[in-house]
Amino acid sequence: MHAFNLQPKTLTLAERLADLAVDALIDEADLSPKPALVDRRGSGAHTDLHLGLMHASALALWPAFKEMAEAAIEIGEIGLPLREAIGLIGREGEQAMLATTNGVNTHRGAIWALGLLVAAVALEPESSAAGAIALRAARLALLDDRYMPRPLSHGAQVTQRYGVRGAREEAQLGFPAVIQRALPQLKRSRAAGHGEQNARLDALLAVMTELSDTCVLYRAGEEGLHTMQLGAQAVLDAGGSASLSGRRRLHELDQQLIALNASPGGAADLLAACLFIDRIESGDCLIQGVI
Ligand SMILES: CC(C)(COP(=O)(O)OP(=O)(O)OC[C@H]1O[C@@H](n2cnc3c(N)ncnc32)[C@H](O[C@H]2O[C@H](COP(=O)(O)OP(=O)(O)OP(=O)(O)O)[C@@H](O)[C@H]2O)[C@@H]1O)[C@@H](O)C(=O)NCCC(=O)NCCS
Ligand SMILES: Nc1ncnc2[nH]cnc12
Repeated sequence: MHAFNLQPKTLTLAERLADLAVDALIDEADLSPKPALVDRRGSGAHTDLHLGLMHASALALWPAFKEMAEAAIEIGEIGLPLREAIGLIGREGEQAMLATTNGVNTHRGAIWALGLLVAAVALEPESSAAGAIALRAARLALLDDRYMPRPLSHGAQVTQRYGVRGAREEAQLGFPAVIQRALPQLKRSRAAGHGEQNARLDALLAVMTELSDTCVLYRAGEEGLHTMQLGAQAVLDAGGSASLSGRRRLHELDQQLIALNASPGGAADLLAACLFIDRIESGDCLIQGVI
């Protein structure tokens, strides 16, 4: 008799989706060098975050993602019952995150974006084109959860002050930053042979060129947002993160954003969403079902 059970464990669809969501969060956190964000080099513009905390937070969210997928499978259709079920699980996920991080907001936006996307895939796993997944997630996000608390969050404050879209609207529009920016750039940079890490950095930069990231706006106002958008475009125009010139621009952008205390946390969440969708779209992850 062996001390360990060496039989491969067959995972349910919900477990597999939770694995993929957590993997996407860990890959996003590990990707380096990201401008002013937590990565393998350090904490960027943050004083209360570090890589270990991002990993712990990502792992603590696994049960919430699994439960959101299970709710989608059980309820089986887009409507208020599913919207309110995943809203409740999302709020519990936020509590699990805050308990793990001692009250630090590591992944609030990611729970929202990935939660909707996990549910959207679980509803129709065979419909795995990026646009179709994003559309189902948008239809869920458009439903009004009667139990959603309406605090004057950082995002709510700056979307009102500057008249921009925040995390809620990004989801309701079907994640344009992911579908129209990040995924096409990821594929272009891969096709150009830039290497996977550079392709992911370029995808992040593509999001940053246009996103109204409410974390940046809250911390650094319009100056911060313009610096982020123009600086990200400058890196891509210089040849992207795989080129020497692009790397120099990326370093400059990192320094500028840190000096402004501007952290593109919303863009980071959307990169994780992009990596999640990319793996679903590539196909074999869901069929495997075995670790
Ligand atoms: C609908 C909600 C997303 C709430 O949105 P709202 O805008 O009202 O609330 P915020 O608390 O501001 O959180 C939004 C988070 O979304 C990310 N984000 C920002 N801009 C965008 C954008 N344009 N598109 C998409 N996503 C965006 C961002 O999250 C990341 O940044 C956080 C770290 O930032 P940091 O500045 O360090 O932290 P703070 O604590 O805010 O400030 P400091 O004190 O440190 O300065 C980190 O969380 C990243 O993930 C925004 O923070 C949704 O959350 C909601 O309603 N939830 C309720 C439960 C529910 O229904 N869930 C549904 C389950 S699917
Ligand atoms: N890598 C990161 N650094 C800071 N905030 C984040 N929010 C999500 N990912 C992040």
